[in-house]
Amino acid sequence: MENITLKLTGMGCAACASRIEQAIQKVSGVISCNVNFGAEQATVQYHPKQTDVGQIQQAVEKAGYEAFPIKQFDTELEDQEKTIRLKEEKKLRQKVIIGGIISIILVLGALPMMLGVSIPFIPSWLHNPWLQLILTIPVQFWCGGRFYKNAQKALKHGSATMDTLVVLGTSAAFFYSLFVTLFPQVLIAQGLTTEVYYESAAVVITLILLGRLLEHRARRQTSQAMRQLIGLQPKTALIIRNGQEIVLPISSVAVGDLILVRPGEKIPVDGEVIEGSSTVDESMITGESIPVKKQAGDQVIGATINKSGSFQFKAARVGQDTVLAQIVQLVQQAQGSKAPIQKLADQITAWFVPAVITIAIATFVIWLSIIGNITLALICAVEVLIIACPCALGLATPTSVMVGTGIGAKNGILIKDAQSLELAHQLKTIVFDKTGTLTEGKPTVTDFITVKGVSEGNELNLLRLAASIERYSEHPLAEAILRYSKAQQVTPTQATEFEAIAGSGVQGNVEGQWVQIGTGRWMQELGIATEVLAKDQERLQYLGKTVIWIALNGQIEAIMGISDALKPASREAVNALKRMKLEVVMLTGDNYATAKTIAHELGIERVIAEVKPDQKAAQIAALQQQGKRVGMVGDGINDAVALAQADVGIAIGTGTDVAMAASDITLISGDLQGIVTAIQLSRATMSNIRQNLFFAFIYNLVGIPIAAGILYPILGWLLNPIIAGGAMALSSVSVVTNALRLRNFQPVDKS
Ligand SMILES: Nc1ncnc2c1ncn2[C@@H]1O[C@H](COP(=O)(O)OP(=O)(O)OP(=O)(O)O)[C@@H](O)[C@H]1O
Ligand SMILES: [Cu+]
Ligand SMILES: [Mg+2]
Repeated sequence: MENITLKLTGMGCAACASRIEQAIQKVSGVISCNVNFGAEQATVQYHPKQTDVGQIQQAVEKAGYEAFPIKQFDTELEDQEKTIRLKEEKKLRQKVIIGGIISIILVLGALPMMLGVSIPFIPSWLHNPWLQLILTIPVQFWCGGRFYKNAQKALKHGSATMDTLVVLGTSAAFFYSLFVTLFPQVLIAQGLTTEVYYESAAVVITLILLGRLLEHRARRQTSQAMRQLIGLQPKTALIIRNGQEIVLPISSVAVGDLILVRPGEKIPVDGEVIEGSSTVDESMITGESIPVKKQAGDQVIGATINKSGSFQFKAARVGQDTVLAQIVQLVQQAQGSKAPIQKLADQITAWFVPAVITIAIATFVIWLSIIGNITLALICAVEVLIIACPCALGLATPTSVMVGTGIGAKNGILIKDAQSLELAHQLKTIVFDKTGTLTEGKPTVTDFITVKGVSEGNELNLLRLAASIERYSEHPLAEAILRYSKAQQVTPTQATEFEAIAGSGVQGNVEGQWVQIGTGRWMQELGIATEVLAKDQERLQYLGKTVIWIALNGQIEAIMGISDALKPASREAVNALKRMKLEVVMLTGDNYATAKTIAHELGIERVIAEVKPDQKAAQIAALQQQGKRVGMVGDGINDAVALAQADVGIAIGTGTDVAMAASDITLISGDLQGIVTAIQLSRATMSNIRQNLFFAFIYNLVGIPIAAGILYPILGWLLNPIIAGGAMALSSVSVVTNALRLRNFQPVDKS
């Protein structure tokens, strides 16, 4: 199974998007496909054995559009795409200008007729229908050519889009006027006036094109955050080869290259510092504004800015693999995904156009049969066609999602898809993993208490045996024990029969001795008496320390107290979440007493402790069964399943890759305040989407009846087709503009 993202061109409105979706889905071998109108992208999942990108592209072309695959994070392609967009915009602008000039002349000519008075400075020949006809033709068929082309495409598939509405509306005005121009006697014979509506056709086309132009420009801004991200990548790197400094383009940097970074320069790729030290501003990637100290052995991230010092580092990840490239790729996918709320808009758009055409026909028939005035009936029908435009509806959700995910990335919050962005604001409960999430995850051994008391040789030997086992474990606690034993100058040896029992501990054979290290509960399960050190255990747990038991040949020999400092931001984040009326829960594999102490320090009331890794997900499911939307925050491999189970899984960026892969949102810097920001951002985005949908709906709900002439019998109001066209263009523009307002989102202050 493979995934590909395609850039699409030629879409006029949301109906086009669903048509492309259908076309791609019909290709055999395609598993799923998702077209995003706002981002002009399709994400396709397919079996590479059954089909390929070429076939998918062909399917799109056959449907009347164009598609080309996006190589993620390709700056060249990004430029190419930009030129295509700019060219398209230039063409649009030309048509708007020419259409605009002609429209003004036509309106001037029609003004005396519209107002019913003669205006002295307007020469009467401007009102000549033949002149008006000649002026209108280029607007109708050149400026408006795209509408015909798109409507024709739609017709071929037996469907109708907003272009169909525009074509029907303006053509009706144009051809009616043409008929009047050619055969005025027919109307005169029936006692009707010989008015023409060329100016309506021209103005409406121009206005809709103007709307598209504005929309085009605004949409370019919605992906601005993305382009800024890509633009962060420096173009060159200063590489040391054979003792010589050479400047290379970034694409030629290879893993293992030694790179020199001078003060004030951008770090070109990801790697590890070899020599020198400095502080680095990583805010563009992590959202953390305080510069980070770097010295030999520390990791540096490409695109971050070196401050004062100078250092050399070894490239570890280049090209597509860098953190920045990964972020860009994730955000692009997220921007192209569909929020659940959009389904509503999609469904409406699907039946919208046929419904509008029906209403327009009904309007025409009713007016004609009531007052028998074909002109009036026609105008109303034309207005209905023109004012009812589903594109505002189609733009409402994707534009907000695009802006929202972009803003998230800027704040160090990676949101994987639109669905999580939407769900985050519905969360009722936030479950925190303890170790590495609320705490630093850098535990240190603070106490080492042996049963036999303090006798040097015995103590150190025990430590050596423990370390010999723990060296095979990847658990952070194991690292703590190894660090401690190293500080005591103990050299571990080999162990055999090593086994890790998840959530309980580790065991193995060292020099013929059977060593078991783990929780008190495990010891009890093993039938090992733990009374000897029960008092010490209690005392340590009361201090919030994790207690680990060491047994030799089935006998308790010692315990260790291990403490792990709280992250400075943990308490604030917990408080902020509680202020937002969210329930905060701690979920941990650690002992209950220890967990309780730490929870108390943070102000967390609910603690679920001594949970085995494979039970964490079940705990989340249990909370969900109570009807709550649950967010889970975690960092470890043991959290992965729970992260996936939660409605929104939030991974700490400084944690394991497995956790990040299983999550929906990643906090790049590991700052828990990001959870608060993510929820706030989700709330802001959702209310923005709701505003947009409201704008789009209300406009059609009010506009269509007025256009149909409902107010005419009461107030004598009849919309001018020109106003209908203007209103339609305005609705799309207002939706996109409102979405852009999201860019002003500011995370609420930590205090
Ligand atoms: N390698 C190990 N050495 C010693 N004890 C271990 C080891 N692995 C696990 N344990 C014991 O098992 C307990 C549970 O471990 P687990 O990995 O499930 O959770 P945790 O890391 O303590 O906490 P959290 O669930 O908050 O991340 C630990 O607290 C520890 O007592
Ligand atoms: Cu439209
Ligand atoms: Mg953990």
